[in-house]
Amino acid sequence: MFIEPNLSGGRRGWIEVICGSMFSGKTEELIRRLKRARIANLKVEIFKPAIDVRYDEQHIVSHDENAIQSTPIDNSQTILLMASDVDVVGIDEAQFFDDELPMVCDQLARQGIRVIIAGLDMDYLGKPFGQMPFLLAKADYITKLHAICVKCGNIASFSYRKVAAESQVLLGEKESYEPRCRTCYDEKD
Ligand SMILES: Nc1ncnc2c1ncn2[C@@H]1O[C@H](COP(=O)(O)OP(=O)(O)O)[C@@H](O)[C@H]1O
Ligand SMILES: Cc1cn([C@H]2C[C@H](O)[C@@H](COP(=O)(O)O)O2)c(=O)[nH]c1=O
Ligand SMILES: [Zn+2]
Repeated sequence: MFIEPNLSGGRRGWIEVICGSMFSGKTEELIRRLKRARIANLKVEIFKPAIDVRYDEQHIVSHDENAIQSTPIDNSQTILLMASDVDVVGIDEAQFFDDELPMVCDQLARQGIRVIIAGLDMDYLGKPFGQMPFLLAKADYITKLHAICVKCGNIASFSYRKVAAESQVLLGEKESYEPRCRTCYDEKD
């Protein structure tokens, strides 16, 4: 379990990244950390990419329907404009953001803001997804979560795509994806 290094004492910025496959609990962990920050009376702003409207336009929602209010944005630079006076910034589905996101997160941390990012480390092909490798390189703290392989019950690191679509971005849930361990992912059936 991640324990905050410094919840309320002074303004010291850093970057946390929560990564893993689909269904590994990234959104639940992000919501947990953000709710604890609010309990500590910190000012929190939460962002998600505007394209991700799977469950709700204004909320981040986990697969178990845990939810927290968020602002959908098209461009990562918007975060700099909207978060200048906050203590904590949360960002979900970071893999969908533009190339400026690592620089934006760096700048926020330099301003003394705690930045908590959740995103898929790998796409359905097992390739690094979007800006996630760069965010992982810049992170002060990394949490890699795992789902349960739906085929064998082992720990899953891969998001297996069940439908015939080749574009990297394909929004979806259980109808389109399932978490798998390396062995079951490689079986491809
Ligand atoms: N195969 C699975 N392995 C683990 N959790 C699963 C699985 N299928 C459904 N879940 C549910 O998904 C929840 C995690 O959802 P969420 O935080 O939205 O994950 P993520 O953001 O990583 O996709 C778990 O608490 C669990 O209830
Ligand atoms: C593997 C993979 C996933 N996606 C999409 C599918 C979902 O809409 C999100 C991931 O959501 P989660 O909170 O991590 O469950 O990303 C995609 O577009 N391309 C992929 O390769
Ligand atoms: Zn397996």
